[in-house]
Amino acid sequence: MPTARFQEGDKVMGRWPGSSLYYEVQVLSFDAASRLYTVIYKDKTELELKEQDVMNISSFQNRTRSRSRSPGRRRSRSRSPARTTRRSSSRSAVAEKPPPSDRDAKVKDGMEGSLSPPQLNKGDQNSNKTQDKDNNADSKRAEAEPDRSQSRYNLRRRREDAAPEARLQQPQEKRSEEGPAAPVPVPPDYRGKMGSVFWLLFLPVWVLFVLLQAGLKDPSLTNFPPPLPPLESLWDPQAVGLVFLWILFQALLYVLPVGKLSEGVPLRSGQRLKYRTNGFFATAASAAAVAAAVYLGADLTYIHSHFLQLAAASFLLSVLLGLFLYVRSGHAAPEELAVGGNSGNVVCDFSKGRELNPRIRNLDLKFFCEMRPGLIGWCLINLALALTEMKQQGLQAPSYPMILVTLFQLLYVLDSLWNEEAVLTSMDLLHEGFGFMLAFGDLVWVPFTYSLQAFYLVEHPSPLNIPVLAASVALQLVGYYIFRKSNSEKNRFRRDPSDPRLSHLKSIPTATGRSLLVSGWWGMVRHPNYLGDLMMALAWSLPCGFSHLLPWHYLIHFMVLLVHRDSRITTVCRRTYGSAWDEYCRTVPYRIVPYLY
Ligand SMILES: NC(=O)C1=CN([C@@H]2O[C@H](COP(=O)(O)OP(=O)(O)OC[C@H]3O[C@@H](n4cnc5c(N)ncnc54)[C@H](OP(=O)(O)O)[C@@H]3O)[C@@H](O)[C@H]2O)C=CC1
Ligand SMILES: CC(C)CCC[C@@H](C)[C@H]1CC=C2C3=C(CC[C@@]21C)[C@@]1(C)CC[C@H](O)C(C)(C)[C@@H]1CC3
Repeated sequence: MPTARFQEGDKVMGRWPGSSLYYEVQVLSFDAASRLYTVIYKDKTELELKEQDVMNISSFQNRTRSRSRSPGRRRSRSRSPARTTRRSSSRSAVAEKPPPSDRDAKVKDGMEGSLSPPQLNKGDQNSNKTQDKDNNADSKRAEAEPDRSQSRYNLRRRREDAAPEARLQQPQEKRSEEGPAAPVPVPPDYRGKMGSVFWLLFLPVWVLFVLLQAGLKDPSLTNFPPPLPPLESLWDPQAVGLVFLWILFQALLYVLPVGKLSEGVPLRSGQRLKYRTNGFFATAASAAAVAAAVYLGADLTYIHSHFLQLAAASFLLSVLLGLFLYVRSGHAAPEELAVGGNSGNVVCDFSKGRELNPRIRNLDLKFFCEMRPGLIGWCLINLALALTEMKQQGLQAPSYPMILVTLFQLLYVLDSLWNEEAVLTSMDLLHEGFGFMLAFGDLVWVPFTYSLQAFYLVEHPSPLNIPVLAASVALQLVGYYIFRKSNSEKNRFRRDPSDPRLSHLKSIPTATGRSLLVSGWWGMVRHPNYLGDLMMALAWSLPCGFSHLLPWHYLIHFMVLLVHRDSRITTVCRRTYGSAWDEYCRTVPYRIVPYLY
């Protein structure tokens, strides 16, 4: 007679059906005939799980390590974006089960980490009340139908079915009492390590080449690569001092008790961090400071003539910041680490960053770097380049293409800072660690490569072409509308799903308690905000003409970046929401461009 591996009361890891997630559960009983464990999750959901979906906590962690190294796991990961589960009659993430082959692949993926148990955001609870009626009906329908899934799981959501409201009203504070879950370390595989090394070396070299190319009279591909200047010419203590002062000035504006204090979304611990969202004030204060400096004799064309040195100085500071972040992350509590940023490999952790929300007192480093010095710096650089264009081409005013490019980009930045709170629900803020790569992106990539259109126009006047200019204005306006509306819709929904302005929208509930929008902007494509952003990117390149690739750098990199971000979001959301995410993908099949991609 086979015996049970676990006894009543044992704490073990149990897979959440239909997803790749393992949660800590308690064994209630074992049925030797069917070899099913009845377990209870921390949210009081009781399920029957097959033996192989129940694991010892310590061996779960060991297997996590060994599996993540195995080539088999790599294969299954690379396939992951295409994996889908079969449509079930239920819309509920809990009641939907993947077919066996898919399920096996997910079990492999599930070794990646454990997340906190299915819990509910207070905010999402209200909207889920109505959805839950549907959901319960669907679940019951699913349970009534002895479908194929019954052979794998018996979803006895006994307490949920009996009292759905009780489940929904589980207090947020309970999370903290139970203690937040820490991400399980996931050592990177060979590809992960080599990828990190590659990007660490390639991106700074790429920025150097692109900026050198931009300085050429004829920056065409036939002149690539441009001649390399002596490396010591990149070192300029004055440039380092200026960049450092700029960052310090922005940090000072951030910590000033001026403007709104906004709450972020709840962390794994249930805690909500506060952010000083006074970006618009910071921009106005920066504009005043720059105007004062110009009044006192500062020559903004210095920015153009010392572009490389300023970029090198920003690079140096981003390396120092990356090192600082890496060292301080060694002292971070486990629940402060990002899932996936905790690999134990120095290069990967330095590059991706381990800590989710590193802070010096009230200064949130990730939020600050993403929103302030680089973004406001980008506008300052554009202004300086417009002045340089006038000086070099002997113009009374900047050229029309320059005016369009700088105004469009100014609108983009001002909008970001006006709606700064919306960034608190973006992927980087929610899921990514803060390490060298993002610091480099914020401090070097954004200000020095996003201003390439203006840089190009300084020495490459673009003939006025009315239809192209009109197309670019139309793209900017429509793109901006889509970008803003969709970002605000999601942000509003994440903050308060019961917001009356969203009452017309449909959403699907997930096992985490958060729902996914499936109508409105987010029912059109899975990333409507990317679509709007891409349209604006096109609008910024068009005025520069088609003679060279350089002013198209932003658009080209952006398409690659957004496709990559989509795959990362897919991975994170599938890990978090399991089959509800697959349901969303089936309901909204296109990612960025309707009927195309
Ligand atoms: N100019 C630039 O260089 C760049 C600009 N951007 C822009 O920044 C903005 C933010 O981008 P990014 O952070 O990548 O992506 P999103 O703002 O789209 O955030 C992704 C997160 O949104 C949530 N989400 C996804 N789908 C839904 C849904 N249907 N319903 C509710 N919530 C959903 C998920 O988080 P959860 O469910 O956990 O809340 C997901 O992880 C975009 O506008 C993008 O265009 C981004 C990168 C670079
Ligand atoms: C170095 C790598 C090649 C890429 C690094 C990526 C970063 C440059 C981007 C990651 C997410 C970003 C966002 C913005 C700028 C680019 C980075 C930092 C953003 C601040 C631009 C303005 C938008 O309105 C936004 C929504 C606030 C953006 C948030 C994400």
